[in-house]
Formats: sequence, structure tokens, C-alpha cells
Amino acid sequence: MKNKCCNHELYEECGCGLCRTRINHLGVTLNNKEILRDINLEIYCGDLTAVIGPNGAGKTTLFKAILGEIPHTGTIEFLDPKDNQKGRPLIGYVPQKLDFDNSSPVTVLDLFTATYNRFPVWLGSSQKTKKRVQKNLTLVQAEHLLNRRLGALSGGELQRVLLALALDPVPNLLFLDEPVSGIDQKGLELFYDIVSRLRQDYDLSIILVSHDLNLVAKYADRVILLNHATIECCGTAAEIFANEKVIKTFGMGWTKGNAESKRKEEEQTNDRTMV
Ligand SMILES: Nc1ncnc2c1ncn2[C@@H]1O[C@H](COP(=O)(O)OP(=O)(O)OP(=O)(O)O)[C@@H](O)[C@H]1O
Repeated sequence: MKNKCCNHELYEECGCGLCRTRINHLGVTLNNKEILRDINLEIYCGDLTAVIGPNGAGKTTLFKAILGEIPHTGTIEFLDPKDNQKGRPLIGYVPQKLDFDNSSPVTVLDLFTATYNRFPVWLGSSQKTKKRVQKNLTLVQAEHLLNRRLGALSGGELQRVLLALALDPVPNLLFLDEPVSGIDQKGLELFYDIVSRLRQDYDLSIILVSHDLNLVAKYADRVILLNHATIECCGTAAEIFANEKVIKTFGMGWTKGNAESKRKEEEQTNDRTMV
């Protein structure tokens, strides 16, 4: 069955609307436990898809499977009709958290240098590397953090640095696993404003796992509810937050209010488009 998230009409205004990552019948079983089953998704360029679901629904497992970190059944392919290419997508990943020693002297520049080059970081960074890092940090409003120690960054700053790292080279698919702690509301909003702008500038396909339904309602083109090991429903934010299954999962009060304001916002956008 073709589900709504594969409906081409939803993507008419997104990027070229043709490049896409296709996930077919993806399933994951770990230690004899079925964690994901029959996941089918198409993610087009310029499209920000938010994955929501209760704790333990399998959101991180979905990321890990697509990244190839854990075994899965089904297929994942990137299709670029412009030059007829077909293959595995190039994926950029911003993890939920980064485990490192906070007291380590490693700086942001060291982190990038170690990623871009094969030689040891203690040999220093060339001017060429420094320029490349500066350019990438500027994209995420973090150019002033070049020589800052990683351990001295705030949660929001670290998240933006990791985003800059994930954008070079520009990926076919960008994964954002929202941190559950360590970033204040202002930091989160700045992060999503930057993501939203980059999505337009680079025509990025983005999958975002988020626990903040207000941010999802504000930024996502499409929302997917992952529950009971599979996709229970998907659609625009207004559709999803009015959906019975979502209301049952997250509670009546929140979703009804948001569905209503999102519906009004979409109506206003449609009115403006028609004028
Ligand atoms: N190696 C494993 N073996 C068995 N079960 C696992 C394994 N890894 C994860 N699980 C289980 O798979 C389910 C999904 O976990 P996952 O971390 O993907 O959920 P999530 O939706 O990302 O949760 P959260 O919102 O809390 O981050 C959980 O019940 C978890 O206990």
C-alpha cells in the first residue's frame, strides 16, 4: 500500500522535488526483539521530516539502521534523476550527544582538522584547513568558536559545531537527533532557524527526531509518528496533530491547540499563494 508520505503532491514546492532517499520495507531485530518493522519512507530534497514517538518507539534505532551501524532488512537508496544516479545516500549526522572528556584540551579546530586530514592533529592545521573550518562554522553562526575547547562549549554551541561538521561534504540526507537535555529553548530555536535556512540554501533532505512538539509544529514540512515498531501515521503537521493516534500518544490538550493554530497558519499561507 502506498502511504500518504509517498504522495508526490506534498513535495511539489520542495527543491527540485525529484532527488530523494527511498527506504523500502526496513526492519530491525536485535537480540530476538523486533524493534522496527516494514518502515517505508521517501524523503525529497528540501524536505524537513520530523519523526516523533514515545520513549522506546525506535527513533534512534531507525537512524542507526539507516546509517548502517546496525543490521537491518529492506533497502535504502538515493535516487538522483538529474544524472540518473542510484546508490547509497551520503548521510550527515548530528547525534543526540557526544561523549568526550570535558577537561580535554581538544579545540573545535582540532576536531575539524582530525576529521579532514589523515595526519596527527599535533602537527597543527594548515591555512587551507583553517579557512575551510571558518567557512563551515560561519554557516552555523559559530565562527567565533574556532579556537574554543570542546569542553568549554555550551550545549547549543556544541550542537551547531556538530551541524557544521555534518555539512561538509553537503550530504544527500541530514539526520538531526535532538538532544533531550543541555540546550535551552533559545539555543534550540537558533539551531532550528539555522537548519531551516540551510535546508533552503542547500536543498537539503532532513530527518529530525524531536521530543519538542512545538518546534516540530513550527519547522517540519511533514511529521511521522513512530509507534509500536512501525510508522503509525504521517502527514503535514496540521494533519498529524489532529490525528487520533497522535492525540492518544501525546495527550489531547497539546495536540488540539497546535493542530488548530497550524491549520490556520496553513490556510493563511494558501490564501496568500492564491492571491
Ligand atoms: N541491542 C538491543 N537489544 C535489544 N533491544 C534493544 C537494543 N537496542 C535498543 N533496544 C530497544 O529498542 C527499543 C527502541 O529503542 P530506541 O533507543 O531506538 O528508542 P527511541 O524511540 O529512540 O527512544 P527515546 O525517545 O527514549 O530516545 C527500546 O525498547 C530499546 O530498549
